[in-house]
Amino acid sequence: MTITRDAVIATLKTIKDPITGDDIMAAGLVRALSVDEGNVRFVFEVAPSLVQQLEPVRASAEAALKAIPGIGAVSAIMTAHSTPATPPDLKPNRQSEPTGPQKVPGIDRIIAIASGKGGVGKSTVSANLACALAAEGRRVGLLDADVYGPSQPRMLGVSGRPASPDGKTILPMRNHGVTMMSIGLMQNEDQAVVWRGPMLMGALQQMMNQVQWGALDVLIVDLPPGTGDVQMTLAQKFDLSGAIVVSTPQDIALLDARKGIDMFKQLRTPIIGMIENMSTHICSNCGHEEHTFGHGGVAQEAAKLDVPLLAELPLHLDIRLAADGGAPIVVSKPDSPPAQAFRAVARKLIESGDA
Ligand SMILES: Nc1ncnc2c1ncn2[C@@H]1O[C@H](COP(=O)(O)OP(=O)(O)OP(=O)(O)O)[C@@H](O)[C@H]1O
Repeated sequence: MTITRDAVIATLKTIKDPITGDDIMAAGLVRALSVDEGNVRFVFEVAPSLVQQLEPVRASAEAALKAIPGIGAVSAIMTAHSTPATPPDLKPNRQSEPTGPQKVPGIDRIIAIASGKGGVGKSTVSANLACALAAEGRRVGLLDADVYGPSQPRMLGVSGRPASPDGKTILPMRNHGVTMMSIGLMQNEDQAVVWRGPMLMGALQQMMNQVQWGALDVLIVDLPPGTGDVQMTLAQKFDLSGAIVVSTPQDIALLDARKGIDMFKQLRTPIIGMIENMSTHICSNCGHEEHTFGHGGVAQEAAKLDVPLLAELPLHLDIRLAADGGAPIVVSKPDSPPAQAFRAVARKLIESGDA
């Protein structure tokens, strides 16, 4: 049985917000709800002073969803936001604040790495592309904005909490020539995330503006899958060079990739291109090549949508082992064909002026 979004919302509506007396949906506590193949994730957004009081409510919402027969993984992340009231500005002729997408000081270009569906290799592509661009001599940053499943600390072999000597800015981490920051480094594993300060979308802005990125030629942003608030905020608030959409060749992944491309087009973010991941399977024993998920689907889709196909990357055990081991294949096996494929994408991006 497929779990519908309506069924999830109906269950969430049975949970009461003790502060307002409304249900948690009506009280606006549930944000960024995503229901994907039975897996449910959302952000439970509360004021900082109510975090402790509302944690049991978050837990009951999670428990109620987990009790739905046939439900997949359920993740309810708590974020704390504060929106201090700004006094009205009565000065006449005040220049209005710029509202369009902004540049981040010191960062020349920003590339979003997106996917319609989870698990298609977006984080693997982001990590390898960042390392490949660094290997080509670019000053590269990697922002892991996958708030639901941050994986860049593991992929880049970075751990520990980033320091904040002045309590205002955050010092990023660095490995393999890449300056990196991840929301995963700000949270304790197995604990509900509590973002002190602004809400989830604010957290993205905080990571862009309060991390001391230094001078970068390009910042790669590893987005959460899908077309949610983080993607929209990034495209609306920041001046992006463009987006790269990663997909596997399966129809279902392509369908979701198309939605992602549509969203970026609507937000006027240029699509730099598509990458087909897990294009073919290469046996690590005998080198035999087979098309596990079909092959060429992304090339066809890219042609249909009139966007460039940047690469077709194989499904190869070494790519996963390298990612799990904290040194992406571009670094750990630089001469291997997959590493060379990533280097070729990096060179293409540099030539086109996107990186
Ligand atoms: N080309 C590949 N060959 C072998 N394994 C791969 C390949 N691409 C990705 N993987 C593995 O597949 C898993 C999912 O990849 P990854 O985390 O990059 O996907 P994602 O799209 O970022 O997922 P999520 O949506 O959960 O963030 C990881 O274990 C990764 O090592």
